[in-house]
Amino acid sequence: MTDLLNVSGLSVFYGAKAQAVENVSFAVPSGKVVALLGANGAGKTSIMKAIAGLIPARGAISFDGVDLAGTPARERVKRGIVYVPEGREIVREMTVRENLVLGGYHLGGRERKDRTAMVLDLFPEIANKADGAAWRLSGGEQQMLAIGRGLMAGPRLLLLDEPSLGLAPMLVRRVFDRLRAIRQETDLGIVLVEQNLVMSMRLCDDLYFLRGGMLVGHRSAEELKDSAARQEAIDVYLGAAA
Ligand SMILES: Nc1ncnc2c1ncn2[C@@H]1O[C@H](COP(=O)(O)OP(=O)(O)OP(=O)(O)O)[C@@H](O)[C@H]1O
Repeated sequence: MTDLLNVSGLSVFYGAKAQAVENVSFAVPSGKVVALLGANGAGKTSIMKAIAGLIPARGAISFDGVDLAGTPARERVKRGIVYVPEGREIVREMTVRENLVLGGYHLGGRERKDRTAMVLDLFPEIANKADGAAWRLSGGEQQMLAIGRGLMAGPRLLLLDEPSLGLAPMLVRRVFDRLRAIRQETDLGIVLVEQNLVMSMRLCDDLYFLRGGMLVGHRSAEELKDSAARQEAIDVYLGAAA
């Protein structure tokens, strides 16, 4: 079966000398969740942006068996590749509902309405604040709004950049619970960037470890259920970052 996403020999440079990602390869089968884990500066965000078409990269990225070389970011969104950036980037002055509508800007009126209802159904925490300003939401609720806005585009592949960033552990659990519900209800593929191994394991099928722009290891979530294997992965691949 063709993977939903296939990344092969990906390299990212910022300028001639600064290489952020070196020869990274991994795949996301349809309906699976893959985590990219690593410390600050390991190259995780650069990989996500390259997949989304937001920065230039070398190597091959194919989506549904089709090479994405030369495909602009906007076209990638239309095909179903949706990036939810680190730091949420919601429009604070707009209402929750208006923020959602932004994510479905390319949809017809009826579909936009249906999708908005679907997202609000999925995130009851923000549903009863739908007509209030987004800045009034808590950090966790803002993260739900950012993910909800991504879902408005009707993604087939969701690129989620550190959804746990800056959130208290209880809020992280709530966000991840919702993500688990989404994955149970759809065949959406997800690439999740995280620093938190234990939280990632609750959602992911496969975990890839990055250091200094390179992939240094891979484990399935199944393998990491064993606590000794989990500790070994933390010691060998993540160190203090876990
Ligand atoms: N716009 C940029 N210009 C120059 N260098 C950059 C730029 N963005 C990232 N880098 C560098 O590329 C490397 C990888 O950064 P990247 O943001 O991809 O890492 P990350 O694993 O996502 O880190 P974090 O967890 O801190 O977000 C780092 O050395 C970083 O300093």
